[in-house]
Amino acid sequence: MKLPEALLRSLEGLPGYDHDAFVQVHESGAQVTSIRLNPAKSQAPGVLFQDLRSKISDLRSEILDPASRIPWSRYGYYLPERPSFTFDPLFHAGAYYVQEASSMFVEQALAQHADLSARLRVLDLCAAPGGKSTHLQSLLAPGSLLVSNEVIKARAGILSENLTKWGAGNSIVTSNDPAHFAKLEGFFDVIVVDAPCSGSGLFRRDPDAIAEWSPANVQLCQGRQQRILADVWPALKEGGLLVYSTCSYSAEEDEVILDWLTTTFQVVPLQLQCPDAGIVEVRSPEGAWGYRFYPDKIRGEGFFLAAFRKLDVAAAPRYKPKGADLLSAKETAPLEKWMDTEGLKFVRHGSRVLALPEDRVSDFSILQSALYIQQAGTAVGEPIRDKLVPDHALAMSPRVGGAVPRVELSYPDAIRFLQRQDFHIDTERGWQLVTFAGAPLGWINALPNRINNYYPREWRIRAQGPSGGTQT
Ligand SMILES: C[S@@+](CC[C@H](N)C(=O)[O-])C[C@H]1O[C@@H](n2cnc3c(N)ncnc32)[C@H](O)[C@@H]1O
Repeated sequence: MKLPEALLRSLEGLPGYDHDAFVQVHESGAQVTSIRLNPAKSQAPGVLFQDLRSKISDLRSEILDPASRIPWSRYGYYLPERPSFTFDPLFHAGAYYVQEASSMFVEQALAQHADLSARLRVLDLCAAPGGKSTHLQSLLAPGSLLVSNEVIKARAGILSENLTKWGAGNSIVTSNDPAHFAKLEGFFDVIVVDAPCSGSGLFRRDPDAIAEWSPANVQLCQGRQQRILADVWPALKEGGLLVYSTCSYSAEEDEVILDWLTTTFQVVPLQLQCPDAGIVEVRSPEGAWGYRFYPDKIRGEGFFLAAFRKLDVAAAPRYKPKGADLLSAKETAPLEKWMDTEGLKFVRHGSRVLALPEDRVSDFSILQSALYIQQAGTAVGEPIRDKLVPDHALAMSPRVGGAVPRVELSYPDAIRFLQRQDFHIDTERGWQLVTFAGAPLGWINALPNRINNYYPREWRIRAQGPSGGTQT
């Protein structure tokens, strides 16, 4: 692997940069694999991985070793090697997310500087594919709202998919330009900007990206980062928390941005306690704190993060809520056999019914007036006369009803289900939730002579397993 000379030269003298160790760790080709568990779906890692271990040989018992925990995340674990996630049904069930370890440091900014026991409104502005969003969702108190935004429409789909699998019923996915958030003055308690960047932090994992790096692109990214921050700034409330991060080593996208923020807006830079001595704390010339991750110093890839408290007084809100089309109590009653409806309100959105936390319906109305909403709450399904065609999101929700009929699948049948193939099992007729190791995978409708597979076509496993889809 040949790192760009101009990059190496530009890093000389930066805090924590050690040229030889940095080059060596890139040349070694060593890879780090890590996952983050979904606390809504796996109460304890032991439960999840005991099940996994008995069913799949890929994930080894070392997972429960304390040394496999990521020091800066409650739910993060290193894996001894990279298993075939595609052929693990629990991956598709949203029991865990495969995520680069360093980026889980976002948890420390929230744990140390936001009140996670309060019901917060949080915006993840640059959210696809959803690593930070699924993480934030696990950290927030019930009743909080997470808005996950991705401006590039083609990438918003994978974001929705990952949040649906995560069972995130308090999240709204939008696909808007950062400037569209300006109308929502003072709306959010926390804004996370995981900015598009020149990406040098991921070179070890993705050497092909090296060819796209150039000093000119670093400059271009810097301009874009400033624009994004300036555009979204009004939407943060006074006293709110801004978290800024990149996967670039370049000071132009890191410390220089912190100084620009510090001199452009009224902010208090926030210091973080670091749970690992390998994380490098930096202080920018204007006094902002930043945290650098180098792969030769910690087990993870290159990453940079900083946090600020906003002091500017937010202007008066300019939004006008659009009324939501709520279901009546009579229309809601039949849904009780499908899900735990406590504390939820049901809204018609096109042909589907969405479940939203009741205190968040007015937020939904406000957001609808300002933004393009791609997905909101939990899609329950499509009511057809007095029946419901359940949505896949309902199967993925931790609120799916305990009395809904369930059928546990063998490993080969679980893979066939996820490939959207036909399979045969003896079961009662009607809608059934199919599970693997107890975790719901989706819906089947058992008819007298066949089983209809309702796994979403666009999410199906396309690859054949190492033994024709029947890996055991
Ligand atoms: C570093 S990635 C985000 C990764 C994501 N936060 C995660 O943890 O999975 C940056 C994202 O910003 C989006 N993006 C690109 N240009 C943008 C712009 N001008 N404004 C806002 N977001 C942009 C990219 O499409 C990309 O999804």
